[in-house]
Amino acid sequence: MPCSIELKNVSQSFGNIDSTITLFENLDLSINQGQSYAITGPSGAGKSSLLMLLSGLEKPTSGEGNFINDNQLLTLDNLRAEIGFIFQQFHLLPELTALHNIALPLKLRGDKKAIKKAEHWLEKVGLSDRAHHKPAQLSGGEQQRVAIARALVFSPKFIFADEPTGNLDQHNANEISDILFSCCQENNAGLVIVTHSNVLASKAQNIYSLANGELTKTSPISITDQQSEKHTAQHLTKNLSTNEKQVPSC
Ligand SMILES: Nc1ncnc2c1ncn2[C@@H]1O[C@H](COP(=O)(O)OP(=O)(O)OP(=O)(O)O)[C@@H](O)[C@H]1O
Repeated sequence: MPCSIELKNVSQSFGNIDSTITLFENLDLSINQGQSYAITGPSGAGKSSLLMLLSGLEKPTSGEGNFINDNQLLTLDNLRAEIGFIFQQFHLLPELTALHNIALPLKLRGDKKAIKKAEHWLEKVGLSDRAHHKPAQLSGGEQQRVAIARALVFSPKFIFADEPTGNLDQHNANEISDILFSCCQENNAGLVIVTHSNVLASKAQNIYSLANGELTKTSPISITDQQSEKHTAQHLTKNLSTNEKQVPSC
């Protein structure tokens, strides 16, 4: 049975006696396993902070966060073993090869088939021929493929991605987002993406905007916006090399 995460009446503030920033107050949000979500909004609105609350890695100033699994209401601390993260900066371990970066979450769980499963995931993200390369020997797009495989290799129920294509040119961004969405769908993982990209956000089944402390569900971004964003990105990246591999079907 699919599980879910819910935030109820949640507020988040940072600061001390002298100054306090309140990002949002009394916010409600539910995330279901198997569905995809995008959170957009201006810089500093609190998107990454909201992702931290959803994942249970940070606690709200007030309000409630629940993980509902098999009709049981649990605290978000119980999510730890069920989540994978993907970051803009990839955050791979530099001294490990692509294969060993992917195998690491399984090894930490004591899985004896860690390497076999990691090889399978390298193939899924189209990088079998880069198994023994270290992150510094991989392109940005290739590093993000490794990060996606590492996040999904232990079949987590939810994936949280903070600007997963923010460091990539438009060509690679499209490939990586296609891999990310198809891998999450195939693994029935809930996917929550924080992004400034309307093109990326429009691929999610549920799109939210966080601005001025308000979280609003929005309709898919209009084609006109996407075309103008694509045009700008193409203009900015037309001289960049695009010699990445074809998108594998996950
Ligand atoms: N642990 C923290 N302590 C103090 N302030 C924090 C902390 N985490 C975030 N903030 C502040 O909260 C605000 C929102 O940060 P956050 O990273 O969540 O925004 P964002 O919408 O993801 O921004 P961007 O799109 O630029 O990444 C910022 O002003 C940030 O400095």
